[in-house]
Amino acid sequence: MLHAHTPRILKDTLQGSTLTITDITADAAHLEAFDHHEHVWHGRDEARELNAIVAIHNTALGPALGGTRMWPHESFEAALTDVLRLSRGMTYKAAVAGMHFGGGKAVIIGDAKKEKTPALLEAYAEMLAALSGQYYTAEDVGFTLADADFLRARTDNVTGTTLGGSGNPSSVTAHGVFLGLKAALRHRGVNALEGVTIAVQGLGSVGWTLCEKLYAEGAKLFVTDIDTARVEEACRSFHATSVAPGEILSAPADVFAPCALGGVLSAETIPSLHAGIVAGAANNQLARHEDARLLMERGILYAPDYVINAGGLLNVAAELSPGGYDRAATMEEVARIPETLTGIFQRAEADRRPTNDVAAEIADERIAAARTT
Ligand SMILES: NC(=O)c1ccc[n+]([C@@H]2O[C@H](COP(=O)([O-])OP(=O)(O)OC[C@H]3O[C@@H](n4cnc5c(N)ncnc54)[C@H](O)[C@@H]3O)[C@@H](O)[C@H]2O)c1
Repeated sequence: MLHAHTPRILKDTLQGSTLTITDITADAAHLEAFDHHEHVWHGRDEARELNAIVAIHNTALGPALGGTRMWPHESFEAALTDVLRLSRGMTYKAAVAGMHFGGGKAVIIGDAKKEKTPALLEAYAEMLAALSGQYYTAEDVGFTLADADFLRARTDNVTGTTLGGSGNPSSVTAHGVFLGLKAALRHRGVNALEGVTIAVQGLGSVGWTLCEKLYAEGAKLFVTDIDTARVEEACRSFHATSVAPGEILSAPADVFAPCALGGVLSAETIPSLHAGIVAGAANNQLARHEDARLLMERGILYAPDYVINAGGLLNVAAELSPGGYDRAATMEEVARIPETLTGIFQRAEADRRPTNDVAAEIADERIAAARTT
């Protein structure tokens, strides 16, 4: 039951506004996804139709950084679970990538195509400004470069903008996933993409660019999306084979690249997975952390999502560095994703443990070290 506790409202920062920001940390604590979040804030503005949650998981390594997702969650609790899982993932992503940022994430509940208005974004900019210093945001599903620029013109706590120079991080994320996917293949003794079959789920900003790169190096693609026009275009552009959304896991591919939403790998779906490697961009690919063991037991190599998809985070974080955004330096950091993944694959194999256990251990070690210094 949410709102069972007396809420703490940030009144002082919101004079003259219709926005209310409530501390719902204690209310969220009963959820399995909570995992010691430092703060969870609920922003509500009925006049401007904003219903947003900002989750700040851990700031031991630095201020929380993570994108804003706009999605029509079926309930407030579903949105809360989503943002908590995403926020925790950002802590781990930043830590494994060796960054001086913590984990946070935001969701705006609503249909980005129909309900995202300038008034809603104004209210959200006020919310970010009120949380100043705790949380920096950027793009995510349903939240575009234009939205980030809109916010950046009103508050400093936004990155991944044209104004700061790094722009939309999706192409950098896709590049990191591409390099990581090839590292997973190399780990399995496959040194070229020519003739390798890859099932790509989701042909959005990241999935599409990933397809371009894979196709350019000779991979054969199976593609799916709930947007059929996108699928048709991919079939034309990449000579890809179209697969129904519900059948992408069982497509006869060597690699499964999830690039849509999270939770696609679960105890129910893993038995039907055909591929021997999972390497894709989506956040929270596993329904539960423990599901990675099911992949391991089936001999499937899993590239932990927050390790392989760290390119976008590295790119937006660079905008906040003291010297400003430096693309060449960022791409050098992204080029280290394969090395990080290979280290995780080797340690997991040597210890007979799931790859995501090893990745989490690396993150936990870095966070613990930061706490003691
Ligand atoms: N954009 C980035 O830089 C970045 C960085 C890290 C992680 N990610 C993650 O990667 C994933 C993709 O991000 P994006 O920026 O490309 O998002 P996007 O919104 O541009 O694309 C997502 C695509 O998935 C499709 N989709 C949704 N549900 C589907 C389903 N059930 N089956 C098939 N397709 C479906 C959508 O129609 C859309 O085309 C997300 O999980 C995101 O959190 C993105």
